[in-house]
Amino acid sequence: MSALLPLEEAQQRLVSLATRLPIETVPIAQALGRYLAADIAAHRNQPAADMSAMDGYAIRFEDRAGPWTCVGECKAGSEPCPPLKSGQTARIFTGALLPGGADTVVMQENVETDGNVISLIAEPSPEQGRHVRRIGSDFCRGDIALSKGTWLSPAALGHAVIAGYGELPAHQKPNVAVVSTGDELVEPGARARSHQIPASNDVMVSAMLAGLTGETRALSRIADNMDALCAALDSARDCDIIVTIGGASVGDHDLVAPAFERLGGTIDFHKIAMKPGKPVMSGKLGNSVVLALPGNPGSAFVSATLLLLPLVRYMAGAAEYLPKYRSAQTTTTLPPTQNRAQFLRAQVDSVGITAFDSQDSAKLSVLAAANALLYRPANSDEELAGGTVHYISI
Ligand SMILES: Nc1nc2c(c(=O)[nH]1)N[C@H]1C(S)=C(S)[C@@H](COP(=O)(O)OP(=O)(O)OC[C@H]3O[C@@H](n4cnc5c(N)ncnc54)[C@H](O)[C@@H]3O)O[C@H]1N2
Ligand code: MOO
Repeated sequence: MSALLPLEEAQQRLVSLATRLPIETVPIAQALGRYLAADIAAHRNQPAADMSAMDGYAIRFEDRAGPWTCVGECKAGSEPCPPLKSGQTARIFTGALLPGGADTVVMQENVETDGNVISLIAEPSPEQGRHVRRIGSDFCRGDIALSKGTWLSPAALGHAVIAGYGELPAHQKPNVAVVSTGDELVEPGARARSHQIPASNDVMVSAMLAGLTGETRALSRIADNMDALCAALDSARDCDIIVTIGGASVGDHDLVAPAFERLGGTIDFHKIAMKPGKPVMSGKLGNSVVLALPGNPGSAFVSATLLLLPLVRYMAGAAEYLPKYRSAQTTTTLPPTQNRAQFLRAQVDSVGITAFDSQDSAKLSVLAAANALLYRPANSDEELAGGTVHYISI
C-alpha cells in the first residue's frame, strides 16, 4: 500500500502541477470575483482637495465664535468658491470643496440664520478641522491601492474606481469539468430505487465552485465502465481542471485511476493522510490538472474545500489560496487521533466549537448542519473540553 501523503504536502504538490492562468485587461464592471494580476497604484489623491463632510457653513477657525456674513454657496461638483475674508462664511454642502481660507465646517443644525447673518446656537464652539475631509486623507497618488493577488470583491472594485481605474489586469478564471461516476446515481429529483442514490455531490461541488470558474461543465452520472469514463474524461481535456467524484478508492468498480492511465494521464499522488478524504488522487491529463475526489459526500466536501478550491484560487491568481484557519475552544473532549488528520463536521458559535457526535462521511444531514470543519492534526493527544482548536469556516 502506498504511503499516505500529509495534507500540506498534497496541497503543495497539487498547485505545483498547475500554472497561474493568463492575464487580461478587464473592464471594471466585469472584474468581480477575479484576482488582480499586478499591484495597482492610485492615480489620484482622495479626497482630491479639502472637502466638507456635512451640510452647513464653512468658516475660518480663527472666526469660530461668529456671527458670520454668508457670502456664497459651495456645492459638490462646483469649482471652488472665492476665499473667505475675516468674519465671512459660505453655505456648503457635503462633498463640496472648501473655499480658500476655510478650515472648519459648522453643521447647519448648530446655527440660526437671519438673512445672510449666521450665528452659532449650539455649544461647544467648533474644533479646528471639524467636518472637513482633508486632501489625501483616504489615500494619496502613488499609494498602492490594491496588491497583486487580491480578490476583487465589490468593495475592492469600488476602491479601484476611486483610485482612478476603469479597467484592471486580472487573471482568467479556470474552466472546470465536474465528472461524477457511479451506476447507482440518478438525476436530482428523479425517483431513486433502493439500489440507487440521487447524485447530490455533482450539485454540491458545482455550487462550491460558483463564481470561481470561467465555466463549470457538468459531466454527470457517468456509468461505471472504462469506455464511458474514458470518453467523458477525454471530452474534458480542454478544461483547466478535471475533477472527478466517486470511483476513487480501491474497489473493482473504482475506475478513475485506471481510466486516467489508459488515456495517458500521469498520477502524482493517490491517498492523503486525512479523514475524511483519504482516497483523493491527483495528476495530469495533457494540460489539465486532475483531481479525483471520493464519492462519500462528507469526503467530497472536505477534499473539495482543502484541495479543489485552493487549486482553483491558485490558477485564478490568488495570493492566499489555502483555507484560513481560525481558533475556538472545543466544548467537548475530543479523542486522540491516529495517522490521519481529521476534519470534523462541527458547529461554531460565540461559546465555542462543538463537533457532531456522528462523523460518518456518508451523512449529508451532519454536513448540512455544520458551519465549520474542526481540524485535528494527525497523531494528536486527547483534547480536553475548553482547549483551543483550529477550524475552517464553511
Ligand atoms: N477496502 C477499502 N474500501 C474503501 C476504502 C479503502 O481505503 N479501502 N476507502 C473508503 C473511503 S475512506 C471512502 S471515502 C470511499 C470512497 O470511495 P470512492 O471514491 O470509490 O466512492 P464510491 O465508492 O464511488 O462512492 C462512495 C459512496 O458515495 C456515493 N456517491 C458517489 N458518487 C456520488 C454522487 N455524485 N452523489 C452522491 N453520492 C455519491 C456512492 O453511492 C457510495 O455510497 O471508499 C471507502 N472504501
Ligand atoms: O476517509 Mo473516507 O474519505 O472515510 O470517507
